[in-house]
Amino acid sequence: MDIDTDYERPNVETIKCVVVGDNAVGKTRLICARACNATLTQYQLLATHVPTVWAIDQYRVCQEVLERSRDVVDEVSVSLRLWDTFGDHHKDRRFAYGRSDVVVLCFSLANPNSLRHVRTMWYPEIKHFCPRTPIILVGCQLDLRYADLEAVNRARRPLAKPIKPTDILPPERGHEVAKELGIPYFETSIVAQFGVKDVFDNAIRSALISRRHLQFWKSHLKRVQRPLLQAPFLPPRPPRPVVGIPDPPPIDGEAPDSLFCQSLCADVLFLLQGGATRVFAHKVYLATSCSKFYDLFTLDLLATESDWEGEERAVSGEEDEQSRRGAKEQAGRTKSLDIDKEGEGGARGLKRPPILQQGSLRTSKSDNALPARSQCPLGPLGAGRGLSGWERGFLSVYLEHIADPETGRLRLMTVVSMDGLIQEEPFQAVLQYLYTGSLDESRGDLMQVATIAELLEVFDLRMMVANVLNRESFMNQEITKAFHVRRANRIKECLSKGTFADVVFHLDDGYLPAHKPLLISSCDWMAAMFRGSFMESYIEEPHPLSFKQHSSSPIAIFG
Ligand SMILES: Nc1nc2c(ncn2[C@@H]2O[C@H](COP(=O)(O)OP(=O)(O)OP(=O)(O)O)[C@@H](O)[C@H]2O)c(=O)[nH]1
Repeated sequence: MDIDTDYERPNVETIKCVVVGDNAVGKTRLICARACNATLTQYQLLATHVPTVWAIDQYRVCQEVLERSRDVVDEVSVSLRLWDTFGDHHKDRRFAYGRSDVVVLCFSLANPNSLRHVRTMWYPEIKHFCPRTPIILVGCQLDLRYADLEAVNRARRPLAKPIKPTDILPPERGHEVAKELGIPYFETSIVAQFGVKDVFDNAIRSALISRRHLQFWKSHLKRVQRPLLQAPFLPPRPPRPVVGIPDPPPIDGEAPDSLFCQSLCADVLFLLQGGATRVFAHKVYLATSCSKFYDLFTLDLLATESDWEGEERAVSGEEDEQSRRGAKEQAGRTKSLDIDKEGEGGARGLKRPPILQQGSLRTSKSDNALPARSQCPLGPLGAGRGLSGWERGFLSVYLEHIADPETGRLRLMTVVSMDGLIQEEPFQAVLQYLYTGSLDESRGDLMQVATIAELLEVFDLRMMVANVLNRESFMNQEITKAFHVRRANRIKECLSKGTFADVVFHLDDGYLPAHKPLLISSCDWMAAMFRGSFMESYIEEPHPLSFKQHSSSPIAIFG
């Protein structure tokens, strides 16, 4: 079958559809999509534009194109002849407009100028050459409205002008112009294969309605509808959001090591040398490896003076008994420590900064008196007490909001002020033992470490030092093993009672108190949650005066 026979077939309406619009708005691609069923790869579409005109001769030479020109719209058989044109404003398109049945006027949805030219140039030109021909307005390249423009621009480089987000036209802009000109409006995308049929079916309808006015005797045109509204475009699904859980910083060595002397989730601050040195720590590690710290952190800082005195009497009774036992226990070891006393601090006659020596700190017994509550440092929150009569080495304890050095946020901490003679480095060595159960045996200040260990009644550590000095370090492994067993049991006890809990998990069937330092040092997920940017890492703690065990700790809610 050739082109002429279509014209001769009864009841087949041949429609000449002229496609016009600015350069590179997508006219040829739109025509090819309809006439040749051309589908293009993203690469072909993004390739630099070469001005083209689709040849009308295709209907004569290509059987497939001719077949595809035939269609049935509203029960009317039609043969659609598409005429491509140059986008160049100055070229003469008179030959194309002649005897046209409908004009498809295109602009690009990524090019506001092309829409402006619809009003200023194309519409007047069409009205000049074919005043009675119906017009359809088409916004091409709809996919660019939802595309990743950076990726598109990268692919179109270097010759094409980059598309800016502000270039993308919303549907309202096209509708406004169409309304103003009194013509139907459609949007298309060749990439998304959207709207091609809508455009040409409705172009055919416009042409047939216009023809029905002139050829009123053609009864088969009766059922032709006016152009229909286009169904909205369903944008492609956005890519799944990338949920980035920050990687916790690598944990070096044994788990509690990673928190040793770190301020992350710290709840105790030790002030050494009159506050010149600050050391952060975690109650749960200290209290489960040292009963002195357990006693300290379970003191009621809000107790009245009379409560306090009664408590103190009870404590001193117990203390007498303990010191008698302790003295016995240590008798065997004290000798070994004394042997080396000279070697450590024994450079007689040399002027040295005051350092801690055994017996250089006041004892509770020698002071034999507690300061009046009014004289004690209660801290800015009014919750605290003096400790100079409580135990050697300690001056005071109180609650205060301290700026977390990691986050800068204020956190409620227990501040423990230590005797000025306690030096930072040996004190840290003792804390390290309380976190890890191990001792750096090559330290030069082992005697000071032993003295602080004795002060804090960490007799195992004192024994470790003695073993090193007696060249019996091999025995220390057993001490470390026993340390871990003992601490594991105490941690279990704290977990079951919720002692020192600083977070509460709200579960379906109740609340579960827990300890951030323990969670962080044994689970990467918990570490990410409490040290990262999640809200759990900075939920504000309530007023300190309502602070009782875990009842007022921040709550982590798990759904
Ligand atoms: N993303 C996208 N690009 C398109 C679409 N249609 C056309 N293009 C691209 O737009 C550029 C111009 O397309 P053409 O169809 O050649 O434009 P034209 O209006 O015929 O241009 P002239 O021949 O110069 O008048 C080409 O690089 C096409 O690949 C579309 O629907 N989506």
